[in-house]
Amino acid sequence: MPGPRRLWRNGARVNWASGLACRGVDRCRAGEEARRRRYLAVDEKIPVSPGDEVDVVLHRVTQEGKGVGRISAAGSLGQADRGGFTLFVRGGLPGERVRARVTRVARGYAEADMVAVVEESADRVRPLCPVFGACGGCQFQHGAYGWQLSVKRVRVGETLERIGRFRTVFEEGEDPGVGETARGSDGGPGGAGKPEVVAGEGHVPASPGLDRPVGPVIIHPTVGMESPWRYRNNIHMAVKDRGGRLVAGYYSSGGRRWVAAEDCPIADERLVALIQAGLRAAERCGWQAAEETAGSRSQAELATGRGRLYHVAARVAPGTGQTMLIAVVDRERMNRMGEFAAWVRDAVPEVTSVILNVRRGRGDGPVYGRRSIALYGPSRIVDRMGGLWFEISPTSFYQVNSLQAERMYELAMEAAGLDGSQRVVDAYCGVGTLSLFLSRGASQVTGIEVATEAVADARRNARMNRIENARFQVGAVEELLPSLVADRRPDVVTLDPPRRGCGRAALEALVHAKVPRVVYVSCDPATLARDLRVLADGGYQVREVWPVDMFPQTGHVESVALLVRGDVF
Ligand SMILES: C[S@@+](CC[C@H](N)C(=O)[O-])C[C@H]1O[C@@H](n2cnc3c(N)ncnc32)[C@H](O)[C@@H]1O
Repeated sequence: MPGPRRLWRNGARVNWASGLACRGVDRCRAGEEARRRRYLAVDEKIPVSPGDEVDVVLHRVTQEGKGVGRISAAGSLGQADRGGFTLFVRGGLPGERVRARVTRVARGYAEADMVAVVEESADRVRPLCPVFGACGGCQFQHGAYGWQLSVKRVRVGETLERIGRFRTVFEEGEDPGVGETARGSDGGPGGAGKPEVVAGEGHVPASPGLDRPVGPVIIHPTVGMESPWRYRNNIHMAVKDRGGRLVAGYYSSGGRRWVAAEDCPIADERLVALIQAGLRAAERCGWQAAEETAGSRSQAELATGRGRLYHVAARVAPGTGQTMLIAVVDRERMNRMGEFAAWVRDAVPEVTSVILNVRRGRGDGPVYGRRSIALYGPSRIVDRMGGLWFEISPTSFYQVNSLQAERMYELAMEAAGLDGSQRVVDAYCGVGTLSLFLSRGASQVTGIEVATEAVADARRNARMNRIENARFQVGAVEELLPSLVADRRPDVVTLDPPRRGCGRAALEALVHAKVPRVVYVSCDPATLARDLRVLADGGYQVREVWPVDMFPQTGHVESVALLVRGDVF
């Protein structure tokens, strides 16, 4: 994005908004401040400035875990949802009255840090993690688990209403148009009977020109976990050098700050032990933290060939107990790399494989490089889920919460209504996990996936499970699906796209072919709402949505949606 325009005239900087030359830094700052004030004051009178302390009652929470309240003038409380200036308070919960210090003022809203909770919500709990709030991984550890489930259900319903213009109901037979307050009281164990609406789907605009709401769509209770901790089967942490020791950590939300973390209470304990073993082994090998030395290494250092470590990552296959440690490094030949694997095994004898993953820049992802070398053990570990075997390579996509993934796949299978006779297309199939679940109830499954390596994994997984009625095609869904459904219409199509949702061509292909049943698995309620509305306008009835809590303690929510056509028999 281009930055603000700065012009110079006669040696003085020009305030581009007013067109006046500012002589001297102070005058220029004053000009900028005036411009900022004018800009901010277009819609609202700004009642606060950075540094102000205000009391505010919170009535919503964002996906990022910020409580949302309204203030009408500095220090005074605004009426919830009735005008006023919006204040986002980090760590605040709906229903709480808090004292907050304003940190930033922007157009139409301000952000604030919590100073004190004046009146505490019954849903507030003590976070388990010592770096909660600083680390960007979790957003909801300060809310009871029942409350988290309730918030996620409400978020899915509200987003379908706001972006897709659907009419939603929370139970079968419930009156359409049930109010916000009733929704807030839904929430299972922690529900406190107040509005708890989650804002923050701004990346997807409301569907244009849709005055006619469609529905009702049933929003089921969020499918939660019995024990919502230690569920992650894979973590990766960035490595830094701290006083001669290698330390692993996560980044804050937005990635601006790195936060050291010795434990991660949402990760399987085996992963935490492996990460620590990897760090100690790397220290003994003389490896350096990549970010500490980037761009500043002498020729002598380069000649030592000791190598640099970017990340340590670990994976576990909960169904078999197999584990993998991955060291993400800057070269294929690291100093003492055979000993690295041996030292990891000394510390964690049950480790199944130790992998070197090499980052070189070109073609690399944000964490992993393209090349992986097994230093010890096999290059893939094997998991067992839902009675099926799956191979997991160091970098392949595999749902991070195995227990919930299995429940979600079972839900999708049920929604697909399979009786052994149907032909199914599984679009965005990844390594074929859902495809192989579906194959047990279908006559044939065709998976479509754009990543060549994932399709190779999917084919291998099918062979390993002796599944012969699943085949896989490499390519973009928007390109392959139209001809696939036009040539011979399948009975069911499942969609499991990335966050950005489905390509328009894929949705239009379903509409044109009148595929009788569609099951949409989504990790983003906003793009789900947008895509469901396209399908609803094309003749589909969006019947039910099941939110699934794949990521407890965070603001994320997955959903499974069932769509059917009334005009196809
Ligand atoms: C959310 S993952 C779903 C994976 C799989 N269903 C599972 O549960 O393991 C989305 C998958 O879609 C793939 N993908 C992204 N864009 C695609 C496109 N345009 N066409 C086909 N596949 C795509 C990604 O590579 C990724 O494997």
